[in-house]
Amino acid sequence: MALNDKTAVVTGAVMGIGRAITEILLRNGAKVALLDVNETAGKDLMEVLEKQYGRERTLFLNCNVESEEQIKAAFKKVADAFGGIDILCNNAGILNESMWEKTVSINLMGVIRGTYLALEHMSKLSGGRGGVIVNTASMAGVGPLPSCPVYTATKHGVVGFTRAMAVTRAASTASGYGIRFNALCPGFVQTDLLSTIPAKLGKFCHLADMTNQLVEKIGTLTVSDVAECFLELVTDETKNGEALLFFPQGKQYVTFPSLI
Ligand SMILES: NC(=O)c1ccc[n+]([C@@H]2O[C@H](COP(=O)([O-])OP(=O)(O)OC[C@H]3O[C@@H](n4cnc5c(N)ncnc54)[C@H](O)[C@@H]3O)[C@@H](O)[C@H]2O)c1
Ligand SMILES: CCCCC[C@H](O)/C=C/C=C\C=C\C=C\[C@@H](O)[C@@H](O)CCCC(=O)O
Repeated sequence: MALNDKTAVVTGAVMGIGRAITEILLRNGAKVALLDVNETAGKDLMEVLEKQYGRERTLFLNCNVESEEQIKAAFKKVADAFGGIDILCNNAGILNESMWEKTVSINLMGVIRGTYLALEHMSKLSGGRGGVIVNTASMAGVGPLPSCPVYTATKHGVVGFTRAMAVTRAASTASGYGIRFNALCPGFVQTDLLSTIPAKLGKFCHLADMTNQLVEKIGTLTVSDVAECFLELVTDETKNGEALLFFPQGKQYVTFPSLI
């Protein structure tokens, strides 16, 4: 998929991984709608992006992925402004084992909500152009992180949901959305989410040292590393139903057991 003049929506777009994904999309010619709850950072980033890429290719919308109403309104504004949606990155996420319901609401329910609402704009069955949806999961979506079981559950859920949607797309022409679905599974990445971890482990804070040792052992990625892997899942049209696992030592497409 060439990105020139394609329209992308990125949630959690103004910091960390989402910002890097936003910038690689813009560098490759796409128009990008940035959805985030952090309005201050969003407006500051928009000043930078508008200078670099022009006002006609960027749009910031204050949007909480926990709200069906806000996502629905945001997607309509994007479609009205840019003429449709071709790419969605459900990236917004938090880690907070003390606020585990909120973690589920954002990390898993937000991905499901965004995906279902995007189908209304992207699916060829409803007049859309098709496209690709990439969901930001985590290495913790493949291997459990003992210090954050709920976060781990949300990311396993994102991987499972993404693969199921991909099979649905492939399995029945009735759901011929014309959309590919892939999961991004990075290891530890140098962002605010990672740097605030010890305070976010809740009842598992006694496992902070073990987690830090794991970070030391596996190492950390930059947000640019993640954005490059995201781009691969978007542009390689053979990729559907994939979970791309990557860490400083390399990357691999996860092979899941075939149950039939
Ligand atoms: N940092 C890591 O080590 C790592 C590794 C693998 C996966 N991830 C995942 O990558 C994604 C981005 O994480 P990050 O490390 O860049 O974090 P970050 O905290 O740097 O950025 C997260 C962004 O999401 C936004 N956000 C939070 N809640 C939101 C909501 N309800 N609605 C809309 N926007 C919201 C924040 O304002 C922020 O801009 C998350 O899904 C995270 O689970 C992170
Ligand atoms: C507490 C840090 C949270 C960061 C969340 C973010 O999503 C990053 C996750 C990155 C890596 C997750 C790794 C999970 C590994 C598990 O499979 C673990 O059980 C592997 C143990 C490996 C070992 O001890 O040798």
